[in-house]
Amino acid sequence: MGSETSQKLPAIDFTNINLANRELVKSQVYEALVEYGCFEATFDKIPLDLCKAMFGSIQEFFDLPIEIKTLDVCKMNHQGYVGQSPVIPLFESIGIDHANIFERVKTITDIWWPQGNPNFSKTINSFTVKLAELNEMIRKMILESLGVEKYIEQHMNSTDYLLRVMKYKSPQTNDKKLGLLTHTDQSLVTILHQNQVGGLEVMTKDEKWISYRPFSSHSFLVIVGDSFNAWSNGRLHSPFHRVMMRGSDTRYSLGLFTLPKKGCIVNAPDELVDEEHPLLFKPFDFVEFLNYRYSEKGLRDPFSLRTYCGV
Ligand SMILES: O=C(O)CCC(=O)C(=O)O
Ligand SMILES: [Fe+2]
Repeated sequence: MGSETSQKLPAIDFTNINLANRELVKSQVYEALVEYGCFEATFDKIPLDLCKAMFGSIQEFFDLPIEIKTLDVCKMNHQGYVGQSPVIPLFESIGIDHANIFERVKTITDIWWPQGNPNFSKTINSFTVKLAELNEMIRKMILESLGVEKYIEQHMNSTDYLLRVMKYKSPQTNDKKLGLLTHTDQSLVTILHQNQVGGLEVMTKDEKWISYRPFSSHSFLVIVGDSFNAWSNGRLHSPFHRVMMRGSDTRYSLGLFTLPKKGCIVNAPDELVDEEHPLLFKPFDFVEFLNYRYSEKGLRDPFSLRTYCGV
């Protein structure tokens, strides 16, 4: 599957949302997520020096000795350290659960740097808190577009944030090498941010790969995950994406994953199920779904959501 296309992902400007233009932006968000399952947001509420500090902090983490990086710190299942894999040898990643909560980030930071690294915890947390504001704005717009704004508060209260930071070594060749396997995210929404090294590719509904390069340092890529695909009863598309690396530059990226809280059941609201839109996925426990997704069978299954709970 997947030839290449010169098409571009939709781009939406969040730099000046006000009462006069909010409805327009909201319709752009909904259309993009139905058609592509993603869009590039220009969002300037995160100062560039904080973005720069963030990439410095990410680099600082990956420069730690391997025995520190592999310590079991992440409280969320299946979100710990990944690296040194023969299948994706360029890739390394770590999850920081609840990165929007300062005390939690500090606890993790103190494990990685027992002598303390206040700069690291402050940077990670401030960046996450600001990016979470964009996330909430977008989720509100989505629920309004779906006509189910009565669930906004419940939706906001039933999720946790996971920050994953990623490093892709350069392959030192101009031939494309696999950075990260084709997958859909399991999240509700993921917001990605990266340095200027390209490599991310997103698949269109008609199975063509769009190469993504951020327009500016204020660019964030918003992607729908399996959980929102299920919650919206299939209205929002959850696109396949992957990373292909070439050249001699290291790629750093981060993803803010909005995940259903432990114990939460992902269930499309009644308002989104009718004769024209029959229920596509049985209600599921998010943690149980992850257990399947990361099982031997699930890891080889590109359609794990459908296999796990498709009707
Ligand atoms: O590094 C990227 O840009 C993509 C990462 C990704 O898709 C993921 O972590 O799920
Ligand atoms: Fe992803």
